[in-house]
Amino acid sequence: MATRTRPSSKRCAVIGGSGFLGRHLLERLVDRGYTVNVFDIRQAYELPGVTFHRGDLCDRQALLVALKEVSIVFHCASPAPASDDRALFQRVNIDGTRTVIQACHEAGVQKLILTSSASVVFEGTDIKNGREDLPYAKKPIDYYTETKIQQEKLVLEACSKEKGFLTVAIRPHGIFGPRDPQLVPILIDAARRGKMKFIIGDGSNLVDFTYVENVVHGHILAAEHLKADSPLCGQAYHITNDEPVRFWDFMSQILEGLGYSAPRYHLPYTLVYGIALLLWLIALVLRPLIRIKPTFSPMRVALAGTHHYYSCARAKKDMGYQPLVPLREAIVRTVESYPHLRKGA
Ligand SMILES: NC(=O)C1=CN([C@@H]2O[C@H](COP(=O)(O)OP(=O)(O)OC[C@H]3O[C@@H](n4cnc5c(N)ncnc54)[C@H](O)[C@@H]3O)[C@@H](O)[C@H]2O)C=CC1
Ligand SMILES: CC(C)CCC[C@@H](C)[C@H]1CC[C@H]2C3=C(CC[C@]12C)[C@@]1(C)CCC(=O)C[C@@H]1CC3
Repeated sequence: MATRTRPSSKRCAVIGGSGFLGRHLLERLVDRGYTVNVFDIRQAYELPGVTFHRGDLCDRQALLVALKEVSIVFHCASPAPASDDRALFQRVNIDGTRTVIQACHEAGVQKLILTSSASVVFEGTDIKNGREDLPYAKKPIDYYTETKIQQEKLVLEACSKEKGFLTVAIRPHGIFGPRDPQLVPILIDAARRGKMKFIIGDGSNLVDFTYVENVVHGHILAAEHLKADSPLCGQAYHITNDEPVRFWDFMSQILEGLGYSAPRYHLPYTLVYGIALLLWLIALVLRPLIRIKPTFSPMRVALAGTHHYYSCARAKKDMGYQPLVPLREAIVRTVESYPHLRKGA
């Protein structure tokens, strides 16, 4: 059991701090005068003023060391959605989150801010200006989403004013920006392999893509507004750029910004989804023999061919959230940050 010294309200821990969002978050926290402990299974960099603790969040003892004298914990660790590994998602996102909550109790942590996902309500069909009161997806589109739902429920149910342990969940959508290992690299990889010639559907579907600095801003506001008498306790909040954009326009701007051609030819959504589902089933059957990862998974096709954008009115009202970086500027900064992915580089 960790010794319970009174934690400083400016001492926090970022679980998953070696990752894309986690690192941006802790850089901002350091700027704002917080003392930060990072807890992650890997150490990706070094930063003055930041103490690294390498460990698996399923290991309570290892966590307790990193949470000593910490008052705020940001939990933004998860296996990558593309790993599609059910057992891993269950172990890290569900069992591991239980362990995080338990360790927070033992260490005397006062606030837990979870990075959830707006996808917890997404079932592969249109969502337009979705609010936080939409029901959780009954048929989540993949294991990642299935376990993010359970994870969010665990964290929000753990909120207890009586115990002095307050929790809140931030639901970002389509995070992008410098150092993102997913969106831009996967898109450019597909383009380099000649797979970005087609638009799935008529191309009019609107989607939220959220610049990482805005997501960070939402997390810090949530931590600073989370108090026993605030409406944030035990609630979920969408954090977006508040500028829904056509999915294919956004992809085209990134592609053209990096010197690639934008997709031009249209394919019917149901046809592409059907093929993606078939390939996914084949990959599942062949998994014991060979591991195949189709670029167009059913999840990606659903995300690319439907409307899914969310209202962040609740975050504006309860914590004064406003995106700091507009979409146009965010795309410019992102494109400039990937010189190595430029065509011909
Ligand atoms: N990238 C996106 O578009 C979105 C991400 N999210 C959520 O945001 C959070 C952060 O995502 P990203 O920064 O994009 O992912 P990332 O993959 O860059 O970072 C995740 C970090 O978690 C760490 N991690 C994984 N398993 C761990 C374990 N067992 N113990 C300790 N650390 C572990 C990884 O090493 C990695 O550094 C995740 O919870 C994700 O579900 C939510 C909505 C959208
Ligand atoms: C090959 C192309 C059709 C698509 C390339 C871009 C995609 C890799 C991304 C487009 C929307 C993104 C997205 C996520 C990951 C990357 C994309 C699929 C998430 C699944 C990440 C985790 C979440 O919580 C939800 C995100 C929704 C959007």
